Amino acid sequence: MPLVRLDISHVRNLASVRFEPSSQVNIIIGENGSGKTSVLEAIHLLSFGRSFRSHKHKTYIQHEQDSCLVFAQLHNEHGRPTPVGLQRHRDGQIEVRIQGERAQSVIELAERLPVQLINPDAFRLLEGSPSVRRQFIDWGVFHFDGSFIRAWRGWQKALKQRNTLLRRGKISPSLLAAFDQELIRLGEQVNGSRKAYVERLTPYFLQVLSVLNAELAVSLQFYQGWDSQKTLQMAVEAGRERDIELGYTHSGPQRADLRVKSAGGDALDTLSRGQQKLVVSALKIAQGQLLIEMGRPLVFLVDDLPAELDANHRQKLCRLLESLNSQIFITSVGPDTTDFTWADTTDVRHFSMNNGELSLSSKGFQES
Ligand SMILES: Nc1ncnc2c1ncn2[C@@H]1O[C@H](COP(=O)(O)OP(=O)(O)OP(=O)(O)O)[C@@H](O)[C@H]1O
Repeated sequence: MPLVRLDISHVRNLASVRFEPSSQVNIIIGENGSGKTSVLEAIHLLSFGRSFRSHKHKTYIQHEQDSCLVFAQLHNEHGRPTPVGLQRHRDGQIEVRIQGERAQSVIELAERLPVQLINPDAFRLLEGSPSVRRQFIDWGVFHFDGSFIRAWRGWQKALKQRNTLLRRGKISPSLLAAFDQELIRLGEQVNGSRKAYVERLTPYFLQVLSVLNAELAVSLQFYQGWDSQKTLQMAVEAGRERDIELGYTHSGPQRADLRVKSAGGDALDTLSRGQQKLVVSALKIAQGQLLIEMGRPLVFLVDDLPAELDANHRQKLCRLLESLNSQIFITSVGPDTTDFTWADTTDVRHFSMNNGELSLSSKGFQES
């Protein structure tokens, strides 16, 4: 579902930016601090309700403004325009509108506008805590399996309640067992969806990675959060006494992880930083490819392309993204680093960013 128009107000140094992106490739060039990343941040906000740079909303609302606003016209699957908007207030309030109606939550935006981000922090997917990788898996499962979000929310609620009981102490194993039925039922559902998703994603990932770098031999291992030989029921029952002692639930889908292994062990310990970025880019592109094949187009945001990869791998990444035929926004400090020969049939628009002002640059007047 491409963005056909974008209006950004008061996001960082972007007082008011309006533009009509290409439904294919958009390249934004500008000096450091000019506001390129803020455009991607605004699109990310519209999809996730949060920034990828900071959890503190006040940091991205323009100084001395009460709120920021991102509004977009999307094209739905029938080619009809769908207006969507998100306003974030300084006091934390968030308002989401879809076709003029107030939406219940940002999840409704996420469903309409799947966004995949590749940025210089990408390697953190391997380096960060398992929660970062769970988020990565869950984003994919959310778009892949319509029943997932309900089960996930129910399971999270049951887990929170159980942990509160455990923290308070003075709970017997038999009383806890009564609480555990829902936790186990929903936890198994969440785990089943994650497992099925990783299985489906793996061949896409391996194929994309082989295009980016044929020499990199890595594999994906899904760790469900407890002994793979046991059901969740068995693990929860066996761990009840220990949970009471520890004051929290120590095994279950809340401990799940996606482990990336290379020949020498953990990819994190053996691959170079650049190779880790390739692996992460492959994971993200594979997620996108899978979605596209399910008839769910998405938007790729590639921030600071040259910081990501060397010239050879940049070319390969651009070729891959182009072949997916999805909408792409790429930022770069200079035109030379995005100098890639796009196919004649690809609609490429070049924009320049200067002090928070975006304009279509001469290279952008391509003929369709
Ligand atoms: N809340 C805010 N209000 C106003 N301006 C802000 C705010 N937060 C950051 N800025 C400024 O907005 C700009 C944001 O730039 P951004 O990070 O988007 O630039 P960029 O072009 O991606 O730069 P780089 O190439 O260095 O990554 C910076 O000049 C920054 O100082």
